[in-house]
Parts: sequence; structure tokens; C-alpha cells
Amino acid sequence: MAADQPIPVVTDLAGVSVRKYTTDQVILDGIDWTVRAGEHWALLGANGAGKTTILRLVGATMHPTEGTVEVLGHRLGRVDMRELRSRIGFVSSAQKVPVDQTAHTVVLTGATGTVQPLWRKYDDDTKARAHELLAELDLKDLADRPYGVCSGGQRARILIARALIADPGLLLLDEPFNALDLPSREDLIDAMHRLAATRPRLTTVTVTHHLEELAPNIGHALLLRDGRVLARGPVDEVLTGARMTECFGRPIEVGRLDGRWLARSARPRAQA
Ligand SMILES: Nc1ncnc2c1ncn2[C@@H]1O[C@H](COP(=O)(O)OP(=O)(O)OP(=O)(O)O)[C@@H](O)[C@H]1O
Repeated sequence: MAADQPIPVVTDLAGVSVRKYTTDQVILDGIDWTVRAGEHWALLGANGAGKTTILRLVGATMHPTEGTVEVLGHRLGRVDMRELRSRIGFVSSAQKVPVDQTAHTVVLTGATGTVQPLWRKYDDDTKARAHELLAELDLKDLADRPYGVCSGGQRARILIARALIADPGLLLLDEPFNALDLPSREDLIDAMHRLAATRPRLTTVTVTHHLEELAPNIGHALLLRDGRVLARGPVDEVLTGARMTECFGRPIEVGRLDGRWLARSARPRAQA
């Protein structure tokens, strides 16, 4: 891309609100947010702040009550949602995957966007590509291992390979670190960092609860509180102690070491 060309917008939310139909409860309120190609965003906020709901909007699985959502050049409400979804990669620790299928088969199902494999649709190139992605995610030796016996960290990386085989214009990760032990977490962070380095146009949005889970390639953050944007922009401006304290409603200290983040909640000391 020439230096003077504007960077394409991957998703844009303007004045977006989501309300629960039955009770009129406000879930998201007046969200404005733009993600451009090649950016990596973290979505942070307390439980119930609205992170997953934002992911569902940009993942084209729901419509806003008010405002506009554009994803990969299409406005929700004016596009075939299923077709749009086929261009968006989605990874969630809650994803349902048949446990008896091998890691290689699970990756292949990403090419058809199906839970079960559609064998007639996978040519030799696609099968080879699934092996390449497994290798890229350090899972080369697991190709024939049933998904159900893979560890949580291996499963997360299999699901990322599954999402990447469709060459998505946008990759969404909903709490991919959920229930991972420390080595698995670090392997996944390394994998995300490597993927970003080798794919300059890859665009990701990761919902997470912990700053320690942010890979060094995450350059932007959106902080949500009670369905509203508290801050958005480059991580250096957004992930400050003051902003995190406001976001989570208790004193939080933030530090950074070699591109990684540290956060801890400082309880006010009891008076002696
Ligand atoms: N389908 C729904 N029906 C009713 N309320 C909903 C629905 N989806 C979300 N909510 C409510 O909207 C709010 C935001 O939910 P959401 O799952 O987006 O938050 P979150 O930030 O992802 O939370 P967590 O960190 O706990 O996963 C919560 O109060 C939730 O109970």
C-alpha cells in the first residue's frame, strides 16, 4: 500500500446502541468506534460492560437497535449476514467443536464454515493449507490428534488456525485465554504476535479481562464501562492507571515491561 493511501476501514460503529427488547435495558449506548486494516485491538471492561455484544455486532450475528455498523465495506441491515460472516473469523473458548474430530479436520471445517467436515469441498491445496496453518501455530505434530484430547491452549490455537484458513478480513477473539495455564497463555500470546508480524493486513479484536494477556502487537484498546466507551485509541494513551481505575471502579496500577502489560489492583489500606 502506498504511504499516501488511506488505510481501509475494516469496521465502523457510529452512534450504536443496543437495548433489550423486553425490558428496554440499555446494553450499549452511543458507541463510536473505527478499526482499520492491520490494527490489533483489545476490548476491555468489567463483567457485563458490553464487550461480547460489541463482538456480536462486528461479527454480524446481531443488529444494533440504533446507529450504524459497517463491517468489511457492508452496512448491517443491507447485506446478507451469512455471506458477511463467512469473511469474519471468530474464535471463542465457548465454541462447540465435535471432540472426536482431529485437529486437521477441525481446521478444514473453517474453510466451509461448518461444524461437520464437508469432505467433497476440500481439495489437496486446502488440506495442505490446513497442515501449514497447524505448523505455523506450533501444532504440526497434533494434526491427527482428536480435538477432545488436546489441551486448552492447543485447542485455542487449533481454533485460530481454523479461523485463518478462510483468510478472514477480520479476526475476532472472545476471551481466547479463558482457563489457560501460564505456559499455554504465553504460547498463545507468542502465536498471536507471530501471526501479526507475518500478516501485515491481519486485523484482530480480542476481548480479554487481563492486561497481562495482551500480546505486544496489540496497539489499540477500547475501554467500556456500563455499555459506554470510556476511552479508545493507542494503548499508550488508553491503558493508563487513571483510565483503568475509572473503567473498573477501583484503584489500578498499570506497568509495562518489554512490550507486555502488568496491572494490579491497589486496595486502600485500612486505617490502623
Ligand atoms: N441476549 C441478551 N438478553 C438480555 N440481556 C443481555 C443479552 N446479551 C447481553 N445482555 C446483557 O447485556 C450486558 C452486557 O453483556 P455482554 O455479554 O456484552 O458483556 P461482557 O462485557 O462481554 O461481559 P463478561 O465480561 O461478563 O463476558 C449484560 O448486562 C448482559 O446481561
